[in-house]
Amino acid sequence: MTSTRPHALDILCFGEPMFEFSWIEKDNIRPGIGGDVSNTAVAATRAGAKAGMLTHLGTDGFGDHILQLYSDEGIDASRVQRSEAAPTGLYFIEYGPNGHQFSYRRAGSAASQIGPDDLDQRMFDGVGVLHISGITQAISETACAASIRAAELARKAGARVAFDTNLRLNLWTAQQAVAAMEQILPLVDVVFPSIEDSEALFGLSDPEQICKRFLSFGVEMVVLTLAEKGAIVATEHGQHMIDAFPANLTDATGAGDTFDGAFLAEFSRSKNALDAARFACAAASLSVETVGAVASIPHYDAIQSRMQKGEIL
Ligand SMILES: Nc1ncnc2c1ncn2[C@@H]1O[C@H](COP(=O)(O)OP(=O)(O)O)[C@@H](O)[C@H]1O
Ligand SMILES: O=C(O)C(=O)C[C@H](O)[C@H](O)COP(=O)(O)O
Repeated sequence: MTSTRPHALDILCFGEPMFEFSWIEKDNIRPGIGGDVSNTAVAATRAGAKAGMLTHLGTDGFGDHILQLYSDEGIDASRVQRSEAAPTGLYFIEYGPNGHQFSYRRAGSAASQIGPDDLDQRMFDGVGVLHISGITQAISETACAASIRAAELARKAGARVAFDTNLRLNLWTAQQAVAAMEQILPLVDVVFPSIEDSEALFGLSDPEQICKRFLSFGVEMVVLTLAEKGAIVATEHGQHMIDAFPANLTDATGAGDTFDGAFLAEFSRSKNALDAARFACAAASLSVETVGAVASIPHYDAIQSRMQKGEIL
């Protein structure tokens, strides 16, 4: 007998969405919505998967706009709670010669107050992949403990666990991040590090060494992103390079989040990691061509079109 699950999801993203203010130029600050795993939920949905968010938001207007985004995008928000006691997190993006810089107003936010007791086994019923990040761990000690609990409950429910290292040195130190990662990686199936994060975390810049280091934690698959060079998929059986698609670089905010969402969407469908990485490189190449995190996340048809043409549209 088969059972119908109430909220069957390909991908459940756990972390903090934030309301975004983007400094475009004087007198032009553009509102938006960001937060790494929230961007990943949008990317996975636009890439054709059924995705959901697990988080807490304040009862403020910022939280209303985030929920409106989830409703507009078709993202499952049945695991999003509103908190009377704490606000929704905010952040400000400025663009300079070295790319984008983030300033946060998120200490004490509703999402950062999530702890292990806020999670229960039923939240993971029918979930294919739980996606968490280093930012989910960094926002507070309780959220860090909740990340471990979420990974344990997800595995118990038969889900896979994905993790993006997303190191943010304005939230914690590299040493703190390594200590927290060492706890979660043994529960992780797919890890998404970047070259930049790997250098800061482990002092490693050689892709082969980085992949080996992450595999040594017992992770089944490493998907290392290499910015304009593409990505490497590594398992204990070997490493495969996937080239980036050429792109007109405008703003790389959210490229990694888009990559993760597109990868997980395609991997959920095809179960083929190399196809998923190629699809994700196509999606991420589109995302770097437009300013903003969410506005730049492409839909399935645009990703397919870039894959077929392999060129700038
Ligand atoms: N200039 C670029 N041209 C084409 N694709 C890019 C470019 N920059 C990033 N990408 C794509 O985005 C992915 C993630 O970028 P990366 O900078 O490695 O991650 P993060 O945003 O997490 O730092 C890369 O694997 C690549 O597919
Ligand atoms: O820093 C945080 O806490 C955020 O979540 C803000 C951003 O929305 C993502 O970080 C963008 O991530 P990238 O894909 O690495 O550009």
